[in-house]
Amino acid sequence: MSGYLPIAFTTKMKSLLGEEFDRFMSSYEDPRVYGIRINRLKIDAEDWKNLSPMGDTVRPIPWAPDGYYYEEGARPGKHPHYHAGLYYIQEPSAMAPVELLDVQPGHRVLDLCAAPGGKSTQIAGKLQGSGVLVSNDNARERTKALAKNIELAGVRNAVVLNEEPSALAPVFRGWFDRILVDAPCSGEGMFRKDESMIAEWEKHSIERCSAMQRHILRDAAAMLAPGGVLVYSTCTFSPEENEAQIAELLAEYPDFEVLPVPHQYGWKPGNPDWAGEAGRDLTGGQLASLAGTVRLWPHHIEGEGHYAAVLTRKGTRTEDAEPVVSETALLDADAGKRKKLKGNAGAAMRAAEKKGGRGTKDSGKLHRTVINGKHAGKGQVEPVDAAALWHVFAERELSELFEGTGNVQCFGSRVYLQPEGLPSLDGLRVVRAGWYVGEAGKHKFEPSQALAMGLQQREAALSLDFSSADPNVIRYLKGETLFVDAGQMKAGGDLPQPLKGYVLVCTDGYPIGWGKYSGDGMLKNELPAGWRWM
Ligand SMILES: C[S@@+](CC[C@H](N)C(=O)[O-])C[C@H]1O[C@@H](n2cnc3c(N)ncnc32)[C@H](O)[C@@H]1O
Repeated sequence: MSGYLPIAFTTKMKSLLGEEFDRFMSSYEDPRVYGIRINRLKIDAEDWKNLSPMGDTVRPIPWAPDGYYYEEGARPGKHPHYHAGLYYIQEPSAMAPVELLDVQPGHRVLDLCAAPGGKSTQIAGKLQGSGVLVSNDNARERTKALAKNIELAGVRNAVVLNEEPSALAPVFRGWFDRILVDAPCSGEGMFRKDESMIAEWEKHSIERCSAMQRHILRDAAAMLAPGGVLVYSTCTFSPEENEAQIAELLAEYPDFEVLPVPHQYGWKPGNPDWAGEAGRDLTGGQLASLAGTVRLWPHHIEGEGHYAAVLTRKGTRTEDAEPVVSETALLDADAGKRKKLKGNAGAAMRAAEKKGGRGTKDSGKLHRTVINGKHAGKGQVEPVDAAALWHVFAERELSELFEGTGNVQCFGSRVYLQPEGLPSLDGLRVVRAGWYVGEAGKHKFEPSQALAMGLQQREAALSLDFSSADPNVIRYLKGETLFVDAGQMKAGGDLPQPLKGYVLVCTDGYPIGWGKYSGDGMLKNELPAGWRWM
């Protein structure tokens, strides 16, 4: 395929790579490699290997503990485990930046250019449900795939935004412990994987991408807490989009410095000679530090290629950015204050509490967001009703083992559990305000697919589990009604009587969606159209 590469590209690569150029070019004739990353929110990599028919055929990706190369033709997207969110299909070198980000449970993490969500789901796996993930992308259409991938992975502690970084910077100034800028780029590392990128390269000039990256990086820098870590990455080779971007940032922000990346797995150092004009404004030490950034070249590793720089902002976090509570009314979740809830909502919640149920089990605060504008349409139930109906649903259909964390946030009839401690998101374009658990109708609550995917089987009051080899799984994933024997039903506690209501449908013990059992053997399929097997 090297014959199809633009001459301007090969000429430039020759001048950059010198004697390595021939090896670089021959990598375009090598077979493509394919990667999957096991979703540790759901399953441990070893357990997945034991469970999966692919388990014996995969090879570890050296830099990603949950990453594996799989063989061409394995078609992991066509297996029920994919629909259970047990793994994400991801290009192997694209797994490197999050490994470098050093995410720990409890961190506040921003993935600024996140769609379609490969790295966001990787970050979520590292957070293990503790802390906050803010996933943002400025392309509205792309945030749909981002939200879906986050939901498929069963992430409970993410919000998804659709904003320009400049709109986020004033809200989250100095707030994040970790920031990933996986920047839009000219995509030179994608030419082998996706030949359409070659035409794109000719349209998206390197200058235009560099200008975008410069702006995005400045806003990202403003949002990093002192002592925090920012990883900048691209899947392109051009120095203007890599070393030169970091050189400019260092020149402009003396409180940022490069944290050197160890050169292992065939990773090569960044090149200080490629710092461009900004290199002249750097001290000798700063310039040399660019060698601590890293290049994944396709002729040195099994992967398409990437660049990554790990930066820290000097200092330690002294004070937390206080959440701005403006249009958000906070209601303490103690029983006395909840009695103030009016009408059906209060009655429903008090009823739930009387039964010793979930209403009383909520931790933290119940946030009642004052909703206006496009979210709260005419004729929709009051937000507070939606919250109460969620509590009633959780009481009936989830088991005692369910531990919903976060604040209940209602946008019209839609209910979210939002990670705690976030600043107000008022005025931002919010795609998901947290874990979307469902939607309230006039008298009942419809659980979401995102709720199903974020649960464990034992957290549902009623569930069904089919082996992934059972034809019922594909039937279910195709949207068909199933006929089931009541004896197959499993309960998170005592089997509810009568045996009816929402059933969490699972394969090999991992949820794939909801069904509704009416007691006569028929399981109505609740899988949304956009989630079905194609
Ligand atoms: C390389 S892709 C991100 C891939 C993603 N991190 C993943 O692992 O799945 C770059 C993304 O940046 C987004 N983008 C472009 N300009 C942006 C901007 N100004 N602010 C935020 N995102 C932007 C694009 O829509 C695109 O989805």
